Amino acid sequence: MTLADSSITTGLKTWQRCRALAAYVLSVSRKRSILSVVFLILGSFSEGVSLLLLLPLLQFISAQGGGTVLDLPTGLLAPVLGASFQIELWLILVVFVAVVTIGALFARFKNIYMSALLVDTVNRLRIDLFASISRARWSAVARKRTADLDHVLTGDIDRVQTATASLFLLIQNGVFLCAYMLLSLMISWQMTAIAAVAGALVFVALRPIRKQGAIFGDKLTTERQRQYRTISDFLAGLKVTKSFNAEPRYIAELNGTLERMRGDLMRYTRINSLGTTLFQILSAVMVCLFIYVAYAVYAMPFSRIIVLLVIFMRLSPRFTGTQDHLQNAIINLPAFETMQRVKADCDAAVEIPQAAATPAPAGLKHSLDFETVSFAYGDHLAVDAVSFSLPAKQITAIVGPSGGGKSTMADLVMGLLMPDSGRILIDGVALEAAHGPSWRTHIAYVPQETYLLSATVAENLKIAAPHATVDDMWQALRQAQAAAFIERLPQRLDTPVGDGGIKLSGGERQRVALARALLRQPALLILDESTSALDRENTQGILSTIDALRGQMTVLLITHNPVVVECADKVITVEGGRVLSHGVG
Ligand SMILES: Nc1ncnc2c1ncn2[C@@H]1O[C@H](COP(=O)(O)OP(=O)(O)OP(=O)(O)O)[C@@H](O)[C@H]1O
Repeated sequence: MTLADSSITTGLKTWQRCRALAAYVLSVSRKRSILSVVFLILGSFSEGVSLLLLLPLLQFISAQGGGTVLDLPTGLLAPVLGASFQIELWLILVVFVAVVTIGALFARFKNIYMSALLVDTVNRLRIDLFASISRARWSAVARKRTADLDHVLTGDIDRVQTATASLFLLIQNGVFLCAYMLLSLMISWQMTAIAAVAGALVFVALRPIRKQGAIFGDKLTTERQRQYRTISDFLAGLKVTKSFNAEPRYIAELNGTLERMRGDLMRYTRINSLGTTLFQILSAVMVCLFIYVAYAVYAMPFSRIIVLLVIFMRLSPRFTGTQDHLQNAIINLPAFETMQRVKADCDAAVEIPQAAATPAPAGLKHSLDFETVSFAYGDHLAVDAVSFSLPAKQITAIVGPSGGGKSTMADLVMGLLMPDSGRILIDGVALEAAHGPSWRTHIAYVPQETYLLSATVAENLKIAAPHATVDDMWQALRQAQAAAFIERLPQRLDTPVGDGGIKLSGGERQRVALARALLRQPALLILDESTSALDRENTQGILSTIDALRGQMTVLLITHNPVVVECADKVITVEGGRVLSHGVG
């Protein structure tokens, strides 16, 4: 499966999804997971014991009022405390407060550990995926829609957080159920067995509803992805959309997605709420039956019936909660599967990490040579058995009509794409995938579409050279003919450039991007149509800067502009992915 279709869910079973998420949580912090469960168990049992203490309390009160004395707890305690032991009210109350206090403390520790575990899990997921995307080969990531990656890193993570929290609550309910069942066993095994069988029947009866939850969860994944794509396309092209009055198309598209989601949600809610309604009615019937059987069949003492009822009344919301938490987990678990799949795809396409990469030749001293290099995007051959040479410290221009393969050749030079056949030699050494990251430390690239961060001028420059001084930045800005307009900005280097550099003109953005590349002092400078937004005067200024770079670094110009071509030492003309001619500039 490619990265492009990785968002499609593979339809793992719910329990497999639960297991995968549980394993991931454990891998985040085994110690915290174990401590959470230990405190959860201790807390649940403390709560149970505090309930059990109702028995001696009722026994005491009923004895005071001339009622029947229950023998179960005192019978249990007799071997430890002696037959003459008498329960007194103050003792019961003190023990009750002590048990409740201990239980509350356990619950507090459990809450702290579980919250930390939840936050750590979600943070780890996000950072792991982020790192995987950043390590993946450009050719693999470029095939993936940005909106989908954005969705996975934001919307899907929120759903995974909900699923994880629901799983925690499920475990919590499971432990409570076990603790309470144990307690009720101590009071009456027959009644406990009846309640357990009835509960199991109700749980099984609700299975079709849980199945609907899984279907709804998968639909939700697809529809939310559609919604993100529409919103992302709309925002990315807002200006163009407005200029064509195309807003209604996006509104209709978004509305369609939202209507489908609403329809799915309403269908699901109807089924789910039917389950809850049935459950409540069944619970009431069961309580009545329970009282009847306890009283009429087993002739159970009043105090025991009361304690059992209290236990089952407290169990009842836990039981409904179990169904709700399970539903919540089922609906949101597909997001975890989607995330894991995107991560797996990125990891499969991993580019060798910079530190571990084979060092590429240091810089470029003699020449960079293409030897019958071919590259295809799928079936489309974009570069066809091309051979040429970029002499070191000279200026080479690649020219040719649109779609001729120029930018693809630049990507091949940078090692962002690897040839399907042929070789690229740097000073005679073949460029390999493992060289990519270290080779790019010698390169600065200025793309066709200027990319500026929503940050200050200085922050934008420092992406290329984090340790650059203020003097270095001004020097690069002067070289790129950008110093004069930066001087006029209200906070000079510290002026924010707006979203994507919107506060600067197209030409100003290009010059900041060029300054950023020069700041890096690269061995190879690649300028892909980097003067297209400049007027004649600024183009001339930049050309004189490029001219001055001759002998200092290798420059590769990709251009249509005949004025730019004039400053090149060598001109390579390409068309249809082939080299038509090599000329001298
Ligand atoms: N990511 C891609 N996936 C599929 N085909 C692509 C991709 N990028 C480019 N192409 C195709 O490869 C061919 C070469 O594209 P390339 O961008 O290298 O041309 P170019 O000479 O730089 O064009 P321009 O001057 O218009 O920027 C074109 O036919 C283009 O449609």
